[in-house]
Amino acid sequence: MKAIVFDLDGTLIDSAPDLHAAANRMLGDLGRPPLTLERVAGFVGNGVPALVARCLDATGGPADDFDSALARFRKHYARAPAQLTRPYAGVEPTLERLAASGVALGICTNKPPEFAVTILKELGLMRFVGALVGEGTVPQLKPDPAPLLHCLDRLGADETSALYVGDSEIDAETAFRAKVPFALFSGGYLRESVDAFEPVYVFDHFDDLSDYVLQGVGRR
Ligand SMILES: O=C(O)COP(=O)(O)O
Ligand SMILES: [Mg+2]
Repeated sequence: MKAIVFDLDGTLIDSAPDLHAAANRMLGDLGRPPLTLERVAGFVGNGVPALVARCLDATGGPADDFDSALARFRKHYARAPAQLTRPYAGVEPTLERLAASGVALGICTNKPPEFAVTILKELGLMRFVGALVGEGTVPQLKPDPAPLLHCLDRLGADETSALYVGDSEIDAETAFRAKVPFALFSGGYLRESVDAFEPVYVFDHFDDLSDYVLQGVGRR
């Protein structure tokens, strides 16, 4: 395998606590009630505008001025994107092991790249990343296959020599449409079954992923 591309939120990092904090600050600014962490975690994956729209829908309906609500969220999140956010167990040694084996590593997320890069640097993970595609890198967001295909292109790989690793039905659909094999991390923010997209591998700890990729353990 030449390249592995990872989703970010809910896959490499448990970012919901900082997203939750920023969401509740935005809701507070608008005089709305706060939401629970679980609720906000369930809104992650389709990008920041979708997250903000879902938070508004859950607290009384659309805002009079959506753009200003979105700007408030972005401002609050930019102040503390990695305060409570942590990599999932085993992520760093797994990336280390895969990189040392010569596998090119990339990130394909619906998160804005500036947030993604800040967080990855703060958590010491940016050194593994050969290409990062986020909101605005290409015009489309996942589940359109274009961001993933662009990321593979930048890593010098294609759909025949890569794996996409994600936590949600959005990632599974993205991989399916790009014709890239998909591995599901089941410890993230999954909302719906991904069985229809036929993941080639399902894992709940990152140590298992490197065994699968490098030694074929668990390969069907
Ligand atoms: O919804 C987001 O902002 C990003 O989520 P993702 O990293 O899982 O693509
Ligand atoms: Mg995700």
